[in-house]
Amino acid sequence: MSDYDEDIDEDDFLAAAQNIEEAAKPITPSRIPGRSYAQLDLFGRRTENSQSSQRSLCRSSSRTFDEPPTHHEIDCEAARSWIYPTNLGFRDYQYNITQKALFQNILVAVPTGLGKTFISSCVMLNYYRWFPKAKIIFMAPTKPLVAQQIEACLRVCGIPRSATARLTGQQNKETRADAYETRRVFFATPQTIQNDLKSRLLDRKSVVCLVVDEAHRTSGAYSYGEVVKLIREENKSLRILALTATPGGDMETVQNVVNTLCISKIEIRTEESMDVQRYINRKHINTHVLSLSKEILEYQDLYCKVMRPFFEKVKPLNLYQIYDLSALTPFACMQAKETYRTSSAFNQHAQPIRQMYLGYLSYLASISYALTLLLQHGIEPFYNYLFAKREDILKKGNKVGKMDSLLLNSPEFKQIMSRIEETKDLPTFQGHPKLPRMTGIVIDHFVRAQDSSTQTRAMIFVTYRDSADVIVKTLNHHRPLCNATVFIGQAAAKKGGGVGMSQKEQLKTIEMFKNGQHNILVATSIGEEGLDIGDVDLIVCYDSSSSPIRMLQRLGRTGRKRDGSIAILLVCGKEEQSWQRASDSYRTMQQKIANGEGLDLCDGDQSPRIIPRDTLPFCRKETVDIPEENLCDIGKSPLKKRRAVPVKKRAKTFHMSDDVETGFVTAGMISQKLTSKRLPPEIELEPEYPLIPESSILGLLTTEQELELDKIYRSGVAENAAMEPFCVDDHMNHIRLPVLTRTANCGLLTHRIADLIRKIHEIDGSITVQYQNELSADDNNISLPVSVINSKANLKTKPSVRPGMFSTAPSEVGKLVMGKRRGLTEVSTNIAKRTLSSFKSARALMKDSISVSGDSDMIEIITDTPPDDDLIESKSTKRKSDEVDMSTSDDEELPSLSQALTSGFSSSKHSDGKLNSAKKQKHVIMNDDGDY
Ligand SMILES: Nc1ncnc2c1ncn2[C@@H]1O[C@H](COP(=O)(O)OP(=O)(O)OP(=O)(O)O)[C@@H](O)[C@H]1O
Repeated sequence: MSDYDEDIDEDDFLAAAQNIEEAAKPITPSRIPGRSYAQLDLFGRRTENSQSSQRSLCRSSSRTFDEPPTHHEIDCEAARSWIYPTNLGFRDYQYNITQKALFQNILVAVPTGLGKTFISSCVMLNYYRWFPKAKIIFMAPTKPLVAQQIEACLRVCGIPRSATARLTGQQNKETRADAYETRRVFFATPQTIQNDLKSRLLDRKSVVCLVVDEAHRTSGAYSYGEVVKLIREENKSLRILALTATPGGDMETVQNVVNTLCISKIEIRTEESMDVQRYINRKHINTHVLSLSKEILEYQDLYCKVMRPFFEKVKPLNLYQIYDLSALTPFACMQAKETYRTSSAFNQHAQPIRQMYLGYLSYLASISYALTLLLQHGIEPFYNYLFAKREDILKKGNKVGKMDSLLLNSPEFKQIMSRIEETKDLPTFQGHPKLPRMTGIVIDHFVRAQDSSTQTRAMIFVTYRDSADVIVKTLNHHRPLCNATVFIGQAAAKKGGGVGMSQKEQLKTIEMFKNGQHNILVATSIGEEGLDIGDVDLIVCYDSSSSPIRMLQRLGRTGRKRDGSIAILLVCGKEEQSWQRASDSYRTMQQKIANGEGLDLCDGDQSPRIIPRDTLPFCRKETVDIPEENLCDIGKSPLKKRRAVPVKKRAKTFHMSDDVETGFVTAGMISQKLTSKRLPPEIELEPEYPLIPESSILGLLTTEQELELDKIYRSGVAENAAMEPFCVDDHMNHIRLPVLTRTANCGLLTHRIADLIRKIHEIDGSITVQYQNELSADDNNISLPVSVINSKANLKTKPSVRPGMFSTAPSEVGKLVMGKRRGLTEVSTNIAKRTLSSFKSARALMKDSISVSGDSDMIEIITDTPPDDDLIESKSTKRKSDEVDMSTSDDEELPSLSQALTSGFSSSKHSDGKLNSAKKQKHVIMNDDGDY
């Protein structure tokens, strides 16, 4: 019985909202996007296993981060959606992880072979669409892996090959510079990218997305961390997607990965996670614990005698790390050296004594390596190493040092060398019991495959190149059943084992292995990570590593398309314990990470959303067209080789981070800024409301329902909803009440009117007679200025006053002498006539209702006469029609339903607008100047 986990975060909600198709389908546990699963027992309680087997960790504080807009150009049309290619087939966990990886920096920790490359392709495809000018970089730790991943990505997503480039350090700078100018998606090792960022061949600000494959490598000074640091120095709009099957061997390492790659969320799945179980192929692991042969034990004893004189020299130091000579390792010797350096004895010893002890400890470390080879890999690698050492010493001639001569002159050393030289070519010679066991396992595998006519491959992992050669030689004795080849790194071997393979040789070897020309690949660590070869059905771990990461990566090379077998060869004792430690450590680590124990994830400013918050791309699950060019072989769209030309001195460019302000700044502005910096204003962050996508996206409403919702939203009335009748009486009673409407500050015109009213009161008959003669017949039917009329109308003193023009007879108007205060002795006849006639009318109209207080700057207007019923009616009619008009005009201004929805229902201005205008009508009297 299963149920869903309750802790759904915002991203999960958004993701769920985006998935229209999914919402329409019947709900089954396997297809709820964004949710995690919980195993319930028969009583409905969560089982312990389910809580920890799959968790999506989200403890970043990105929600409160006030993110500045990105400097990358966004294609808004493309950003309305994100594409999920269904070419390979739909998988829930890939979908869930991808949609989260689009908006924050995620560390994806998913077991090997579950399609992390697909997740990265998907993220790259959408960033490629959304940001048409920005660059995307995919980094993998080895060149063969880079070559593999570019092909895998191009065959999954529709990014055209011509827009991508595989970059290597071997290409000259001009070729790479050309690629950075003409292409947008780059696949490379981190070292190449680091160099180009440092030399500014690659513009740091142009990168928008960075994929870090095999992210567990991010430690110390490894280039992954350096690349992120270099880009983030100048560019904070960077999406990072980190992928690994094994995030780290301990919590400290995982925390380091999180910090370095600015991870704000970890998506982890273990083999037990419910949503990945059905895609995991079974791996049958067989451990073969072997005892050492009598011959090897004899050589071990002899060699301990060789090492004894060196050990006796450092014995007085009492270093426990090198106590047991038969199990001495180089690592133990180096540890012993460190212990001595930090001991009190070191400080007490004179410089020559110190040098002597340190010298002997180093020499022991060097010769003890041969013992490790003997015990774990056999007599032949042991001999090869000692032979190379002897040759080196002999080359020195007379300058052979004390320790070198001690080794060469050791009788046991001489005995070992001569004995091996006598026996190693005999047909009965057996270098190590692992060799015949490994041969048996491999032959058995191919014979069975032959019987069932299955095409199959095998990979053998070994730590040392010396052993790789021996294994290949041994297996190739069984041609044509076994056709083995080595696969090693490029670096020249330090300790024997010949030179490394060139990149070309590596790629050729992988190609030959894929197409069946070789059916066995004997690989060192270079083959451990990421190689995706479907037909590998057998893995043999010839030796074990105490690193759980390396072991898990090795095992992950099988079981990718079908079930696989794994054989682990261990020598009883030390090696056996080391394997046990590795597997225990892996299990507890995965458990701890899944539980989120003690991990601090990065904040929102380190993991920005980049795409604006109000952009909510919805998912388009579709089969993407893969361009023809993508399906051609590697190297069909190579970079054009550019001749190395002396680099011209470029125009000076300034490389600045996003938050740098440019332009001229005055000293005053700087000091202002400093003060404001000293006292940072308390910014009240707006609470972030969940953004609600278009209702259609939710997929909850039909088209009709959506239209009705829109109508209700605009009109406030539902078609079939019961409506309360509008109560007119209450409203009328309310407006009949005599109230002090407003004390208003007066404008200039009002002052003039007040002045004139006062003067009109002072006019008597003699003044009229005095100016009678000055009037002419043309002055008949003069108009009053509208403003005067409007002022009366606005004062609402008498209902009979209506806005418009009216005239008066010139006979009533005389010459008017204006107040001396303004410095005027006479005004023109026209103005005098207009003013006089208007104020005669005005006086008649207003004398009952307006009291003018002399020189005061304020005029108190009191409506002390309740309006008569006619007025009420006309007012209410006007008001109603106003409301209707208003709603009609407001209608146009209303945001659409989707706009309102996406702006978080923030605009309550519709109802407020009505309220405000009603208030204005009722209480506010506007004077002629427009003042309130
Ligand atoms: N949705 C899918 N449907 C079918 N096959 C898929 C799907 N996704 C990935 N695959 C296949 O699974 C195989 C493994 O994928 P991939 O190499 O990406 O795994 P990985 O998780 O990166 O492994 P590793 O950790 O080893 O690097 C590939 O062959 C790929 O084609």
